[in-house]
Formats: sequence, C-alpha cells, structure tokens
Amino acid sequence: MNTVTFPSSVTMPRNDDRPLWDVLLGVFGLPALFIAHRLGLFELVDAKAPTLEELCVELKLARRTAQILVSTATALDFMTVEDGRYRLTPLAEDYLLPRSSTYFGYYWDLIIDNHQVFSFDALKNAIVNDKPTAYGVDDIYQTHREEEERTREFTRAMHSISLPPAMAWARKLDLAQHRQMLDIGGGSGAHALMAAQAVPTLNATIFDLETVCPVAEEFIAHYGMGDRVSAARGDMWIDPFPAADFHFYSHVFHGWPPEKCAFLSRKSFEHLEPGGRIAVHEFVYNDADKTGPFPVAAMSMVMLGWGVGEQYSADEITRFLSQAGFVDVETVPTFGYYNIVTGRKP
Ligand SMILES: C[S@@+](CC[C@H](N)C(=O)[O-])C[C@H]1O[C@@H](n2cnc3c(N)ncnc32)[C@H](O)[C@@H]1O
Repeated sequence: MNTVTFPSSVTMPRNDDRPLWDVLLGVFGLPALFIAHRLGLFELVDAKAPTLEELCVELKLARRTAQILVSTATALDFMTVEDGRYRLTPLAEDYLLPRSSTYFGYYWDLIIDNHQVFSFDALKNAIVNDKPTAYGVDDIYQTHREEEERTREFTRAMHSISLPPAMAWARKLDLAQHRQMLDIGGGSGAHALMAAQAVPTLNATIFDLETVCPVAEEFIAHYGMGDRVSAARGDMWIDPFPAADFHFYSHVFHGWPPEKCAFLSRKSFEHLEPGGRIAVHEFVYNDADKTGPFPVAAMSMVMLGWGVGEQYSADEITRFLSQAGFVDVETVPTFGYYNIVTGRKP
C-alpha cells in the first residue's frame, strides 16, 4: 500500500477548484455530443421535438442515459427544452444537421473514426517523442497520396469546418483588385469556392495533391462553379505554382514546422507579380509568448496527433511573410477563432 504523501498541516487554497473541474469535465462534453451525433439524436429532435420518453423509445435508451445526453446538449446550448419537448437551437440547426449547408458533422466523424489519435497514451507518446500518431504513420499526406477513401473522408471533414469561415472572410477582405486566386493545399476548395461566389470578378484554382483534386472537382461541380473554379494537381514542395495574383493558405501553415512555412512564404513571393497578395488563414495565438487563448493551444494539441506543425502567433506568421519580402502585413480577425494574416508584394 502507498504511504500518504500529503503534508500533515493543511492550508486553504487561494482559489476554489473550478478551473481544475472545468478542464477535466470539459473533456466529457465531447463524447456526449459525439454519441448523440452517432445515435442520430439531433436529427430526431429536429424531426419530432420529442419528450424524454419519446426519445428513449426512438433511440432505445434507458431514461437515465437519455437524460444525461440531453442535459449535456442543453447545457452546451445545442438544445432547449420547453413544456417537456426538446428542440434544437439555431446553432445546432446550422451545424449539426446533415441537411444544413454548413454541417460540421463530417469533421466530428473524422475525429470519431480516428479517436485513438486522441487517447491519453497516443498524445503522451506524441508529446514525449515529438511524433504524430494519426493513421499510425509520420506523414498523413503520404497516406492520402495512396488511399482514396481516407483522402475523401479527410477532405470532406475539412470542407465541413471550412465552409462557414470561408464565407465570412471572403466578404471581409477587399479582393476587388485581384483576378485569380490560388488556394494552396486547398482541399475541397471551400475557400476558393466561397471567395469566387463572394467576388464575381475573381476566378480560383485549387492546388492540391493528385488524389485530392478529384474530390475538389466533385465539390466544384456540386456548387455549379466549374466555369470559374478549377483544380490543379501538384506538390507544393516541388512543383511550380499556376499563375495567380492572390495566394491563399488555410490550415496549411499549422501542419508544418517554421522552416517549411518560411519556404512557402518565399515561394509565394517569388511566384506573385508586384501587387500580388498572400493570405494565411489560421487560428492564431494572441501574443508572441503564445499564452492563449485556450482554443488555439488546444488546436495545437490536435495538430500534435496529425502532423509535425503547431498553431502560430500572428507575430510569427507576420515574420514569415515579412522576411519573404511582403509588405503592409496585417492581421484581420475574420470568423470565430480564425484570423487572416495578409501582405502585399511591393
Ligand atoms: C488541413 S488541409 C486544409 C484544406 C483546406 N485548405 C481547408 O482549409 O479546408 C491541408 C491540405 O494540404 C494539402 N497538402 C498536403 N501536402 C501537400 C503538398 N505537398 N502539396 C499540395 N497540397 C498538399 C492536403 O492534401 C490538404 O488538402
């Protein structure tokens, strides 16, 4: 038996213990909502505004477990209850129903299907050995070069989270003087598609791996944008970029170490004509010391499992761009936790 190691004289702590509980209990919201998602709870609530009893029958759940799920969903503002009937909030209607154009659920599915990446052991291994664990490989994009099904699931998941911020920034940044966007590592093309929709004078090319482009082409056809948006196959580390006057990177820099981000910044600078613009779209830390906010630090934990990158601060991205030669570099808050760091080639 272990001996007691607590000091024998006790002192009242200076703060109550909520921050400890918050970080611990926050973890449990995730499985509750993932389970609700996989059980079809949100679609059921949308269709029938059920009572707890009806919900138990439909989902074949015990009252106790159903109550735990719906209480978590109401506590987290995804559902309300009135006169005993559960309803979705606008937040859940917009993000948690497959019929919504901004359905987030495909990203949840990616995380659920790869849940071992977020186990304590996997994350501890990733921290201690500085090595990602997703798919059990060092480079997930090598897997995407080889496995169509994983590529499709990943690209669709990225589309799921990228569409709303894409709609937002495309209306915030002044793109009137640009004619051709290059969405580098563009995936589904969510950003290229929404930018082209928002700015009628802008055409766009999605630049991505050979195996990703067919998925992007499906999305281009789906949104009826084939006359203005196309996909170009290539490797951003090796191949020249197609001609463009606006280079855009979303969720790309955070996948790579600083020297690779500096390389991409320089490569963009070399390919753009004077007056061309670069934009880097990421969750950014709010100061050079990377003290927060928490969602950005947590996103770095996510990246730990999936690659060799991390979230950067606006200062760091500004430095990548400035050192490459870009001027007038500024950081623009765009949507939710997202910012764009953008600069111009003089
Ligand atoms: C995290 S996803 C971001 C997708 C998209 N930009 C978005 O924000 O939704 C990173 C993208 O970079 C692409 N990528 C990775 N390595 C690449 C390479 N060497 N050349 C071109 N694209 C690459 C991946 O295929 C993937 O689509």
